[in-house]
Amino acid sequence: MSAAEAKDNVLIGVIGGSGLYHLDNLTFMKQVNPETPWGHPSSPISICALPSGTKVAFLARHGPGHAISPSAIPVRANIAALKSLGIRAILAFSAVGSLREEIAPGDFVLPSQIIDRTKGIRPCSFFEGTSIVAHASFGDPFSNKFVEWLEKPVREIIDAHGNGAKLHTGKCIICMEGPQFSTRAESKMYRAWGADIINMSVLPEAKLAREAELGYALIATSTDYDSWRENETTVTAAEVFKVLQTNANLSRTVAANILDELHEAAEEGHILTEEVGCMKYAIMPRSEKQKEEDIQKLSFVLPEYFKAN
Ligand SMILES: CSC[C@H]1O[C@H](OP(=O)(O)O)[C@H](O)[C@@H]1O
Ligand SMILES: Nc1ncnc2[nH]cnc12
Repeated sequence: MSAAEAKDNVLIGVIGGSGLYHLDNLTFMKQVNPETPWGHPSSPISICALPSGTKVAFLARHGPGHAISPSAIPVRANIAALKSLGIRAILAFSAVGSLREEIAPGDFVLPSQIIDRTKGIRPCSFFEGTSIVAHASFGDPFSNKFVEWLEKPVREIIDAHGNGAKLHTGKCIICMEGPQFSTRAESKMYRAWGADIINMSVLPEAKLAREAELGYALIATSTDYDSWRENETTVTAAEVFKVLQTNANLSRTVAANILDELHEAAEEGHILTEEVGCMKYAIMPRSEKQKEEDIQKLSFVLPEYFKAN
């Protein structure tokens, strides 16, 4: 593949969360809005070029104008649409509440574990409703090598541009069902469970990225102390909004400085060794009970294993 052809590859998809509706330092090239078997993504996906010419895809999780609540995000369509563009890894950003004193509003976190409080409520598998059964491994819900790779460049940017913001690693994020924030009792219970930060959107995003064999890492940006602190007010949207813009600006600086190198690392493949091929033995052996229409549907997201006729 020539260098020019390589630059045509869009290998990294960025998902922007609350406050992060575009990236900086990019030349807009085009918008695409693929129709997937699970519908259209939250927003048209922007394909943009970095100053080097490397292309990235950007998707606003809550749609244009932040019109989609966390419980209603068409996550299967988002992940399937990104995969259909040839993306290999997703770098997701999310505004989170802090469940620990040492994670202050304005700090950034690279979590390594997740607790699911959305289970059974949101569609969380491409296989749901089909005649095909699969059990993806999810013990390590983020791509370990990708997260490890991120730590150095993200820390350097935050140290240089973060006005005292810190980067925390190896933390556990709990994903709750909104749209209301947690009660004080819930917030304290999540701390007792070992959760360090909280949001409403890392799931089913991380589960579906895994099923699609895509690398997935989250840069969590802390906006508030949720509702666990005695004698302090509980989290309000107004409090979140106060910090959102500063965090979004720093997120854009991080993205602008790491995306070229991240593209290269994805191209070399060494940060994605765990994901590629992970579904091969997760799908239950084929039987005549598997319906052609389901094979067709799954071929959109896993063409490696399902061949549409
Ligand atoms: C605006 S506060 C709650 C909202 O913020 C986070 O969104 P995102 O993860 O997309 O940045 C959180 O998950 C909730 O959806
Ligand atoms: N306290 C909180 N709970 C859930 N999601 C959040 N996003 C930002 N702050 C949050």
